[in-house]
Amino acid sequence: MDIKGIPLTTFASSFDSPKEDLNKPLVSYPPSNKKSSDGRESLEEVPIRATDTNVVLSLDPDNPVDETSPKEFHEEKISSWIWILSTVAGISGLLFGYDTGVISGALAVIGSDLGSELSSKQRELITSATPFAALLSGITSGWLADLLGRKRLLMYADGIFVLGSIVMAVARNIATLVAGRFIVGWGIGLASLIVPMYITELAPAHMRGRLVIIYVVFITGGQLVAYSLNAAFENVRQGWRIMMGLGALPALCQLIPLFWTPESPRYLLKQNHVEKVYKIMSRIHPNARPGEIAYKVSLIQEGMNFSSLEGNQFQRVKHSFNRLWSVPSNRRSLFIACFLQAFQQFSGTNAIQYFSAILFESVGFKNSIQISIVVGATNFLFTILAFMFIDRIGRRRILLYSATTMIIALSVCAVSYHFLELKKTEWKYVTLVSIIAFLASYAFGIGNIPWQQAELFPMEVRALGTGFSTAVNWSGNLIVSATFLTMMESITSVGTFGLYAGFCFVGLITCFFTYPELAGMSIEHISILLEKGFWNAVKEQDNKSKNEIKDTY
Ligand SMILES: O[C@H]1[C@H](O)[C@@H](O)[C@H](O)[C@@H](O)[C@H]1O
Repeated sequence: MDIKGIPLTTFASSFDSPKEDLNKPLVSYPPSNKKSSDGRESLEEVPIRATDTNVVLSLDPDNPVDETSPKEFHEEKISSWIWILSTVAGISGLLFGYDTGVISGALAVIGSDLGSELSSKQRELITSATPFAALLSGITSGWLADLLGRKRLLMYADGIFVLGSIVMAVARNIATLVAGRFIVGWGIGLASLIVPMYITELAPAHMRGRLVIIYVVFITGGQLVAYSLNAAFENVRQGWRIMMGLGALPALCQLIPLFWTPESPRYLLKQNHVEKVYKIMSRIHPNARPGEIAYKVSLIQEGMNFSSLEGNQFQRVKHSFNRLWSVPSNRRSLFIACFLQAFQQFSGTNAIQYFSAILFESVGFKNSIQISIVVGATNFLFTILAFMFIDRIGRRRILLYSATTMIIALSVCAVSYHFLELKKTEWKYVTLVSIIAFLASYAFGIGNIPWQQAELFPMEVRALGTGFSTAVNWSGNLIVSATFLTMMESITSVGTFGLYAGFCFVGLITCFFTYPELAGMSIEHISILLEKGFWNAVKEQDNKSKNEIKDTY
């Protein structure tokens, strides 16, 4: 059974498709130019079923039937366009990383430029305005991604970034600086919701992991740039204005190419813009024959639930909300997405990153700013390593291995603090090495995997679900960075790092029992897998060989 030589077993073996599904039309071909009354393109042309054999198709209107049926699925060449699109979208990560990393350096040089020296409360307010706004925009903007589309919302986020950066750079008082930080945070929250979703919806299954990590490479790259600028501007008066204003640059660099960037194919399909999807897919797969493109579109279409399109916008959001909570597989997706984000943040990573200079100074290092650059560089380099290996090793395995190393590193760090308290100063090197080891394993696993969140959700609840998990990320960020210094005082450094090790242990166990391997699976199949329950899904995937898991889209 195949469509134009495309072995359907490639698709069918990867999940147990019920028999009746094979009789459902998978795709309509050729895509029609006909518009329905609401302006949408019609889907009513020739329906192709998975049970149809020897279907031969062509995109050429003068030659509707391509007689040269390929013997096998031959076109796996993917054009570099997909890398360009993911990179353009990923630039938002630079703003995320830059704006969260630059604040500690900026606060150190602001002095009395805003009227008087900043109190600790004011510093806290300026710092937390960004993650707080990101949290609010994550919770409230999921439905906007469905209303306006992924690309349009990303363009708005860029406008917000530019505005926020200008407000911060020209601020004359604390309230204006806080307002600027809030505006930028709103943009960061929006982008952290949309970018991973946009890339996920665009990517072929076997390279989705890598393409989404591009975003995290930009985040950690932005943080590294920020830490380096913090060092460079350490003694420059009013230099903080340049540091804050520079954030507008990447936003502008992203905004321009976005005009030529297509909307996400899955979003377009949801809007019934089938012809546009064919064009995008043909550009991503330059060697694919029309029948193969039709097949790929069918794979995506088959798993999408169009029922959510009915009603007005309010009803659709309400419908998505109900489906998110009432459908067991959606609840499982939401649990995994939120728990992974919480695991990431409660590992204590940002406490270590944001306060690394203070941390290293307190254990006796003089060159603490340079050491914080090493910390940033470790995070960046190991994210690149994850980029290279994620689709080969798989998310689950990477996560289980790296979480184990994180627990060991944090425990060693806690022990080193114990000896430092006993005035054994040479243990500071153990502290340094353990923190670097922690960040390396963090960046390789939990630092990037939660951002694969969009793949967990079916289309009808994706925007809403990822909105919630993004909000969990930012609430965790806020809680951890706001409590770190207090915890170091109240429960000591040993207690603080011991507690983070404990959180990671809980994360590891939860991961073991609930997070199945998803590498190479089509996002439409992931929710089908999760219908079986956490542990059944984990076992089913573990029992499959890597090749069996592979889907084309
Ligand atoms: O994935 C990113 C990355 O790991 C960053 O280094 C961290 O600061 C963020 O909070 C996290 O979401």
